[in-house]
Amino acid sequence: MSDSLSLSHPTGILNGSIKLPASKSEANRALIISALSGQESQLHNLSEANDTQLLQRLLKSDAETIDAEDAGTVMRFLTAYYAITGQQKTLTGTERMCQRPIKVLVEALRELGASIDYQGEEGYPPLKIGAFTGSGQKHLKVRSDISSQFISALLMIAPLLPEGLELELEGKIGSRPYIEMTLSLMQHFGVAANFEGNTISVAHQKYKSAEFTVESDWSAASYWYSLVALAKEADITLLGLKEYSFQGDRAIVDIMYRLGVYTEFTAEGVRLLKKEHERHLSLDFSDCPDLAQTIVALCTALGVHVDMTGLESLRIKETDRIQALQIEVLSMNSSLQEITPGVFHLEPGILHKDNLSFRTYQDHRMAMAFAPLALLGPVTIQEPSVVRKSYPRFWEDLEKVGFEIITN
Ligand SMILES: O=C(O)C1=C[C@@H](OP(=O)(O)O)[C@@H](O)[C@H](O)C1
Ligand SMILES: C=C(OP(=O)(O)O)C(=O)O
Repeated sequence: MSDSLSLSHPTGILNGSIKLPASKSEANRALIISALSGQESQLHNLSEANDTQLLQRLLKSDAETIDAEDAGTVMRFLTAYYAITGQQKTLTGTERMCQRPIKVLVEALRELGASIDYQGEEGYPPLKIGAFTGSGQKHLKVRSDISSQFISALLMIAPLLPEGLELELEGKIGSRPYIEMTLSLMQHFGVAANFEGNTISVAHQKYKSAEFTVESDWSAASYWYSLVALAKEADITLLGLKEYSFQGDRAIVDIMYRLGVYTEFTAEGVRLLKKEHERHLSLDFSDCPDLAQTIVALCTALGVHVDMTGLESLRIKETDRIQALQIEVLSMNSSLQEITPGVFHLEPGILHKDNLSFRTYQDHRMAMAFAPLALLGPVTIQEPSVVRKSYPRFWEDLEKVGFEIITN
């Protein structure tokens, strides 16, 4: 795709039904568990997201060097998977991936008996993974305030350890619903675990083969909520979303109720309708960090003041998302400032709606979070192909509801 894309909507009125991509988080857990089970499982509706397509390919690859590209779950889950299965692999990724920390996971795996060496900077990919000589250690203390993906990676391999695993989580538990999603998926494939206080215990057990259908992605749904909030009129149905979901980003339903979108759950998914929005919000993103960009972009456009906490992990994702957001909202005369440690305030300014242009920082969520502003006036999105990581058909889906797209 081209280097930028111009987006506009002639009427601002949105009607239609959208089949969202499947959740890459659910799909990637199902793929790893299925590979660890050593049996065939029928997995349906695997995500078309690059992160999932990539993991499917890599699990079949017998190459010595494995490129996890920019996919955090792929890098972290495969580190644990290759370690426990004793596969000699060099695991690398994009330049950015090699700046995203992995030390907590590597140290935990080493304590369990994995042999892992850093090929570059200590604490970061690329990694060289060697033979597994079980240490027999059962109890591990692991920091849980950097990335929940380390915990999920350890949990999925836990039933294969001869003694099982007892993980004592230290510090704040960030992205907790993703840990719970991992445990739910493990349970679906026949493995029981116990999460009490800050300790998760998994006995030595065998995964069973099972059928699993991946749900639509609630994180992807968040951009459609923004579109509805900014439309003049809207009646949008999103297919395949479940009211009771494994995904923590279902929290978008309650957040968007306050930002002007009413959700009606139907047999086929959700129907989104417009309502009044509030003027000042306080939100904690500890459980749903991937929603932060959606909310910042939308509130800047709506002129809603927001106090935000729980944003710590945003600095180590596809880009430094705090910095990227600060630059982009400043280009709209708004500001996002850390007012006291850990508390950010979004102060919306007067928005000039002509020729808005947004950079995307190799981050799919920057592109999708700011695209809905095209309902206010023409918008240019730089490097639009970034959406392939989680939602490759995003631009085509916008065309289905009347957006006009010119690729430059
Ligand atoms: O386990 C997962 O599928 C994910 C966990 C979260 O990461 P952190 O645990 O690093 O916050 C989330 O941001 C990411 O998009 C997907
Ligand atoms: C942070 C994300 O993904 P990952 O950490 O898996 O690269 C994301 O999709 O927003």
